Amino acid sequence: MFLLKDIHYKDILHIPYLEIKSGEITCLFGESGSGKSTLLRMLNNMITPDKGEIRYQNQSISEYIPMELRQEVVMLGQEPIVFDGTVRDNLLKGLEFSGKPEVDDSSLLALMNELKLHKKLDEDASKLSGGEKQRVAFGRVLLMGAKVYLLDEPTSALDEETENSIMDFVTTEIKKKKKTAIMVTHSKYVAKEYSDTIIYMNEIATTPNNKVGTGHE
Ligand SMILES: Nc1ncnc2c1ncn2[C@@H]1O[C@H](COP(=O)(O)OP(=O)(O)OP(=O)(O)O)[C@@H](O)[C@H]1O
Repeated sequence: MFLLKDIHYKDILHIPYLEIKSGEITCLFGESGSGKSTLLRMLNNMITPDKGEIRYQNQSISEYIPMELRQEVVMLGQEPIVFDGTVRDNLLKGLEFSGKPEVDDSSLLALMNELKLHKKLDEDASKLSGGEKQRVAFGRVLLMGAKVYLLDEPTSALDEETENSIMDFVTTEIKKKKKTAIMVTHSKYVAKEYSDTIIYMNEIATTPNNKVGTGHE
C-alpha cells in the first residue's frame, strides 16, 4: 500500500527502502526520537521528504490532493485534538470536515461503549480527562471510515485493561472492514499482540544516532 524509496528528511530520518502492506496492522517500534511520528506524518503528506519518493497505492503521494489524501489516510495524532463543544460535536467533527453525513446518537453511544467512554453525548468535551479526550479523538477518527489509519500512540494515556479492551475492538473492526493501520506504540505487548508486522526503526532507518541493520533487542 505504501512504498518508500531513499527517503531523506532533514538530518532526522533516512529510509532506504520500506514497504507497508495493505490490510495489515503494522506497528512502528523504536526508541524515543527515532522518527516514528515523522514517518507517520509523511504517509499522509503532512511532512514532505527532502528527497526520495513515497508511493501510495502505486501512485506518488505528491500527486494526490493533500486534503483528499488525508480523508483517506487519516491521522490520530499523539496529542488528542479537542474542539469546543460537546462529546457529540467532537465525535461528529471528522464527518463534518469531510462532508459526510452525520451518525445518529444511538450509533455514537454504541461506539462510545466500545471505547469504554462512559460519558453523556452532551457533556462538555473540554472537561474530559486526558484518557477520555484520547478516546473521543479515536472515536472521531474511526467514524471517518478511512482506508488507512495512522495512529500515533493511540492508547498511551490509558490503563492496561482499557488499552487492551480498546485495542481488541479497534483491531477487530479494522480487520473486519479490511482497512489498514499503521500504529506507533511504546508497548511491546501491544505491538506483539495486535500487529501483523512490526517495523523496528533501527532496522529500516538511519538517524544521527542510529545505523541500518543494527538489529533489535
Ligand atoms: N519539524 C521538525 N524540525 C526539527 N526537528 C524535528 C521536527 N520534528 C521532529 N523533529 C526531531 O526529529 C526527531 C524525531 O522525532 P519524532 O517525533 O519523529 O520521534 P518519535 O520516534 O516519534 O519519538 P517519541 O517516541 O518520543 O514520540 C526528534 O529528535 C525531534 O526532535
